[in-house]
Amino acid sequence: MSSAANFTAGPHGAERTKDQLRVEARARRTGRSSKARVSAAAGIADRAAELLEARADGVTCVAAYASRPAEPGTAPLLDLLDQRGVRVLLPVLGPGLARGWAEYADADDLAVRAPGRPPEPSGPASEAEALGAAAVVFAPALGVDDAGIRLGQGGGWYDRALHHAAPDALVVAVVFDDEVHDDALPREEHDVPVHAVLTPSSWWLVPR
Ligand SMILES: Nc1nc2c(c(=O)[nH]1)N(C=O)[C@@H](CNc1ccc(C(=O)N[C@@H](CCC(=O)O)C(=O)O)cc1)CN2
Ligand SMILES: Nc1ncnc2c1ncn2[C@@H]1O[C@H](COP(=O)(O)OP(=O)(O)OP(=O)(O)O)[C@@H](O)[C@H]1O
Repeated sequence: MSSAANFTAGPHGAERTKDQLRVEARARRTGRSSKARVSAAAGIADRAAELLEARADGVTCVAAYASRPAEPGTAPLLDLLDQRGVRVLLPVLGPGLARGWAEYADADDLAVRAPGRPPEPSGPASEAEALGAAAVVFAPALGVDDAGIRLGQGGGWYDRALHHAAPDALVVAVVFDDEVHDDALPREEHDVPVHAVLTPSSWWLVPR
């Protein structure tokens, strides 16, 4: 039975199920070797380049994330975008985890600015609305299903942030290959489905 088939218990039931899935995903991530992480990061950049080439309009601004060690690595992707002159917005957490964005400058500029937070650029942060400039939004996820439902870290940060994406932006969940779920993930009212999925070996549009 799929994990969503018995999802009738309302938000509390859904939270529990999502939490179990997060625990499993984090355990798989922790067990991945550094060699596998490096290779996955290279695949992410290569697949992203394919995705960007498939966009009819030239992409001049994207949003991405500065990966933590166990996440699908974005260092080669950020490098590639930078080399192509693409403006890259990265999440910056303001007070109370407020959603802001700052421009990627280079790898050396990224640093963990506060314990427990992802690396961030040093430059000035814009407000949540700045996301509207991005034609493609590469969103971190712990899992994604066939319908584009994304399992995030559980803070609701991206679900809230994505309300400010441009209506025609392509929102892409970035996951490892073993995080694509055949069974439906638990879905809640606030979950914003993604339009595409990117893994180290492949990328595809979610059928609508
Ligand atoms: N690389 C990356 N960046 C990302 C995300 C992500 O999943 N990956 N996010 C996806 O949503 C957002 C950040 N989400 C966060 C949500 C909560 C806390 C948080 O509660 N931090 C605590 C310390 C926690 C600890 O010590 O373990 C704090 O700041 O007090 C941090 C980041 C935006 N940037
Ligand atoms: N648009 C929203 N407005 C208010 N609360 C929200 C919104 N989106 C999510 N939340 C709250 O955030 C919490 C976490 O949501 P959820 O479990 O879907 O996070 P997630 O998608 O895994 O995390 P993230 O979006 O940070 O990657 C939930 O308790 C939910 O109530």
